[in-house]
Amino acid sequence: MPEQVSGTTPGPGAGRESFGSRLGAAMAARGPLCVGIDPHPALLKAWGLDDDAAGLRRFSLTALEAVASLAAAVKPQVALYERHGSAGLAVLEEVLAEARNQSVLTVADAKRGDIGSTMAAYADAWLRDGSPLAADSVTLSPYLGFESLRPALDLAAETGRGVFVLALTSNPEGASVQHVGGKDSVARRITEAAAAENSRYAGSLGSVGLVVGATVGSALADLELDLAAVRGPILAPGLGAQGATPAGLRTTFGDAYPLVLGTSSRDILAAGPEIRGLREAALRTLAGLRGE
Ligand SMILES: O=c1ccn([C@@H]2O[C@H](COP(=O)(O)O)[C@@H](O)[C@H]2O)c(=O)[nH]1
Repeated sequence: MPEQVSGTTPGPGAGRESFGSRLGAAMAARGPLCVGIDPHPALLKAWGLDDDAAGLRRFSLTALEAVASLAAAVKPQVALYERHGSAGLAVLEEVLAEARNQSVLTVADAKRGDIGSTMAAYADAWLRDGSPLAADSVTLSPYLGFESLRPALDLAAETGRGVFVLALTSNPEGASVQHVGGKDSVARRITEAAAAENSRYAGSLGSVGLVVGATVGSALADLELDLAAVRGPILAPGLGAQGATPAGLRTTFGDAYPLVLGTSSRDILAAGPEIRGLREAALRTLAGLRGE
């Protein structure tokens, strides 16, 4: 029987439950796992599916069915839907709607960021009530300046949704930008801006999260970043296929570990297409994240 997460679909008007509060409840009830839905061409082939919209649909809905009751969130990778054009985006709309039906929170991994006027349109697409692509949260790139994300930060607060801002990404190239400045690094500026933004949220978890790769090793200590002070969820991709382990995450994040939502895509999806195999792979990762 799936464990219900209260308020997965935000209600109308002010006073609705915040994303941070809903995600905190989901992590407490189910554990700190986010399963990525990344329909790579190679995975579609391995599942015996065609690299077209029908294959994409079958893949995504199967992965969702397998993990919806055990993950705190699912994270569809938007690029892998976009590569199928409008038919792919129609599948993504269906996946987001089905996740709502199955009471699992969604992170649309779209990594959006632009000048404010265009940012308002991105915010509308991913965070506005009634938008066909509305998700519970979306990933954002702060490369145009944290404040350029304002339309998304404000709309998320208004609609009970959330954002995850890239701070320290899991790829090795990220350091060439994010570590610049040493103790006053680019990453520090982003984490401090996120912390300030979370002061508008009551409760233990704000709705402005960060993306910090599970693979960042000693970077948090080297850059003297205090992620616990951010009071927002930390989406940590890089488990499995990129080499990070659930046990290693505790060392990497230290005091901030209770805020961490570990995310894994290919490592779990490679166990498909059978629901049972997918569930077992997700449960193995979850057990590791729980320290079992
Ligand atoms: O720093 C980042 C930000 C996002 N990602 C995304 O997460 C998944 C990881 O997939 P795996 O198969 O588990 O490696 C993918 O969608 C990335 O675009 C990231 O890896 N690192």
